[in-house]
Amino acid sequence: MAGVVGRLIRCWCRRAVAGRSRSALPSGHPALHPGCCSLKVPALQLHVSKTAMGASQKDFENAMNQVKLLKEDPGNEVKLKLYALYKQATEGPCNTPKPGVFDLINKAKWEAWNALGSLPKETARQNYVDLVSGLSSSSDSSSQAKPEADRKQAEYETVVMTSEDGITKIMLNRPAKKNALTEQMYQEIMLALEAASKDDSTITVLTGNGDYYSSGNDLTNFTNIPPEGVEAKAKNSAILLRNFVGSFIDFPKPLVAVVNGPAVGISVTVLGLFDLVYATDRATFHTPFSHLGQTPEGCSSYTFPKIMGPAKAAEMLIFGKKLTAGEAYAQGLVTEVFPDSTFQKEVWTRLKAYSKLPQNALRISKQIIRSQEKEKLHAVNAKESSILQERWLSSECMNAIMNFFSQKAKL
Ligand SMILES: CCCC/C=C/CC(=O)SCCNC(=O)CCNC(=O)[C@H](O)C(C)(C)COP(=O)(O)OP(=O)(O)OC[C@H]1O[C@@H](n2cnc3c(N)ncnc32)[C@H](O)[C@@H]1OP(=O)(O)O
Repeated sequence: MAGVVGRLIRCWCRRAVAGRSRSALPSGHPALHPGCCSLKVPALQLHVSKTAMGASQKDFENAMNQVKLLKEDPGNEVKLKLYALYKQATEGPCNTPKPGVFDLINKAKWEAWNALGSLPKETARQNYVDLVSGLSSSSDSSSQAKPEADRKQAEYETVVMTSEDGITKIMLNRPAKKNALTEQMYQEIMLALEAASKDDSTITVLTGNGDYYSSGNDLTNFTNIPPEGVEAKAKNSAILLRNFVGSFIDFPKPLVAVVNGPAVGISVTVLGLFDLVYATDRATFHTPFSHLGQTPEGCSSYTFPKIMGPAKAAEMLIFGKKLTAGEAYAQGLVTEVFPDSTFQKEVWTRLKAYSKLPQNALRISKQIIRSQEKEKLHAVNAKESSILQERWLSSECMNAIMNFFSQKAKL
């Protein structure tokens, strides 16, 4: 049936463009040129609120023009999504009777629009702009060489970002250094998250290459002191930390951690900002802040007591107790633990199924949950970052870092 509908949608698009069935398209709806996905967008009299939350009318119109420039047909599912978001943004919730069972193409269109429910016009407009932006960027990148089945979305040095099956995967790629996070890596992860938030994927995954998920902050970050001195270094690091954690707080799509091995420090604390945490039974979870003369970050001073209760949170964050995967699961930090032998296969089968769920429903559900305490999380992040700025100047912290490099002390 899907194949039939797919062929009909292609046919609808061609007929619509040829103008033979303008009636198949509501007035003002963009149409598709045959053979490619350029949309012929008639002059639109959009009466869209000027007080746009998110995308403005201009953004919306630009997005429609952008669709005309796409080099590849985005596929029927995406075209139906574009149609539905266009209708929701311009007319609001679906307001027409459901077409008859044999009127397949209009029924598919009606269902796509109706699935958006009471999504506000402004949100539909924003989602339309985001979807087109993702299509445009992947259309541009797809005009370059396609290296392999996975579409590499951008070239980074410390992470590998790929997108396939509705999933954008960001993989930490410094296995020789246990995926310790350098300043460049923080920046590249933020860039990758920004790109993932705008592409056409449904969910985003963060994982590690090699035997470690991540050993947390790269302690060499504290050794390259700029000419302005240690105070400036501490200040810049606090800004970097606040921006890095902020990108997890604000990430709009379902975010999944695939913890492929031991995790240390900030790679553990930001897990409280993910929507799912799947771990191999080889993983451990260690936040040795006091050992390092430091203090909690990643909003963990707020999220961990919420997740696991104040006593268990204190044992991790204050006293540095390392958890096994089973203990992290029992304390609510990990969603599910898998045997290492079947971890990747089980997790990716599960995630591919999740990525087929209605994209807007997933995204809106995530945003409803996160919106309850986004302001609180940003306030906690700011507080934790400013306290760490002071801690990094302390002798306790400097001694701990020197001990690590003098190989006196490993965690
Ligand atoms: C600006 C934002 C700041 C945000 C602040 C966040 C706070 C934190 O994240 S605190 C946590 C910091 N992390 C650590 O303290 C871990 C330090 N590493 C270790 O204790 C051990 O390496 C570890 C137990 C993780 C693994 O031990 P081994 O299995 O024995 O491996 P190696 O120690 O031989 O590691 C291989 C190689 O990688 C280097 N390495 C590992 N982790 C780090 C790290 N965090 N920073 C810098 N370098 C790291 C290690 O030195 C080895 O290097 P080579 O000797 O050159 O091979």
